[in-house]
Amino acid sequence: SYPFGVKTSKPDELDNLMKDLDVWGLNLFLMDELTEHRPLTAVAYAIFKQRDLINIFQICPSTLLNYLSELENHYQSVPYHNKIHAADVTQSIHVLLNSKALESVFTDAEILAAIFSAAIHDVDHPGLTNQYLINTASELAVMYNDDSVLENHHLAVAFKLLQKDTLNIFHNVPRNQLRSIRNIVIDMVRATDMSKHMSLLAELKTMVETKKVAGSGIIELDSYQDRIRVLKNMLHCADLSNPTKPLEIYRNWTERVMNELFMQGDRESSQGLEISAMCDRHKACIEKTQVGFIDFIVHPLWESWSDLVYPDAQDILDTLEKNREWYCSQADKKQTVDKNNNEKAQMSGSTSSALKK
Ligand SMILES: CCc1cc(COc2cc(C(=O)Nc3c(Cl)cncc3Cl)ccc2OC)on1
Ligand SMILES: [Zn+2]
Repeated sequence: SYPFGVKTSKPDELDNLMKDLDVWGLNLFLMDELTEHRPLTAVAYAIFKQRDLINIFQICPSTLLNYLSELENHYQSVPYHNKIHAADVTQSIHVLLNSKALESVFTDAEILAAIFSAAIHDVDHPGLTNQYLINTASELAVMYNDDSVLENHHLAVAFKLLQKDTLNIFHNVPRNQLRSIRNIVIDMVRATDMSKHMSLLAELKTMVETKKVAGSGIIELDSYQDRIRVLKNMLHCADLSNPTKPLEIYRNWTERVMNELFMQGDRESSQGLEISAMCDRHKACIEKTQVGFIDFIVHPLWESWSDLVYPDAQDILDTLEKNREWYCSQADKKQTVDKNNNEKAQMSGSTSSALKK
C-alpha cells in the first residue's frame, strides 16, 4: 500500500513511526527500512502535508511526489551523505521550526524555503570533501572555481530538476515569490559549507547578544538580514545535529561519516596524495575525533542556538553533553587499553630479550 506517498509492506509500523514526525530523535534508519529506502520522499511529503504547504502554494501532490522521488534518486549511495542524511536534516529542521521562541516568526514562503533547502542540501554528494575535489582539479572544482564547490553543485542539481514540467512543484507560485524563495534557498544551502562555520556562528552570537524578545518570549526579527541569518544557522544546526541525537543513532552516523572519510583517505593514499585530516583509517581515533568535533564545533554552535531559542533546546543540549561524556569515556578506555598493550608488548619484548641472553 502507499501511505505517505511511498510503497511499504509494513503500513502499520510506518504509520506508527510517522507519529514521531515532530520528535527530535526520530529513527530515520528505521524510516529507511519501512519505506523500502525512500525515507526522504516519505518524510518530506509528510512535512509538506502537515504544514499545509501543498494547499498554500497550490502544489500538485503527484508533482511533489515525482520531484521528491527524482531528488531522492539523485542522492548517491555513499556511507554518510546519502538520502537518509537528507531525510534526517529535513526532519530535524522541521522540529527546529516548531520552536516556541520562533512561533509565527517566519512566513509560509520562508518555511517552504527552509524545508526545501534541507531536502536538497546534499543532493548528488560524491562522498568526497571540497578540499579533495579542489586538490584533484575535479570537474566540479573547475566548474565552480573552487568556491563552495559541493554546495553550489547541490543547488544546481536540485533547481535543474525543477525545469521539467512534471517535476516543477513551484509551477503555481507567483514569480516574485519564487524569486525570493530561490534567494533564501541559495543562501541557506551555501551556508552549509563548513568553511563558513566560524562566520555563521559569530553572526548567531551577535544576534543572541542583541536579541529582541516580545513579552511572550517570541523572538522579533525585524530585518530580512536577521531572518536569513537565523534560517542559515537553523539549517547548519540541523546539518550538525548528529551528536545531539539518542546515542545509538549518533553512533550509527559516526560510523557512516568515518567510513566515508576513510574511503576518501584510501583514494588519496592510492593516488599518492597526502591523506587528509581524520581520513587515515590506520591513524584516526574515532572517539577523540568526536570529542574534538563536539568541543570545537558542535557544542559552541548548539550553545548559541539554545540561547537564541531559550529554553526550547535545553533537552537537545543535555543530550549533546551526555553523548560527549560517553565518547570521552570511550576515548579514555581506549587509551588505557593501548597503554596496557604497549606495556605488555614492551614487557614481552624485554622478557624475550632477557630470555635470549
Ligand atoms: C572537525 C572535526 C571532525 C569531525 C569529523 C567526523 O565527525 C562528523 C563530521 C560531520 C561533518 O563534518 N559534516 C559536514 C557538514 Cl555538517 C557540512 N559539510 C561537510 C561535512 Cl563532512 C558530521 C558528523 C560527524 O560525526 C557524527 O570530521 N572532522
Ligand atoms: Zn549535510
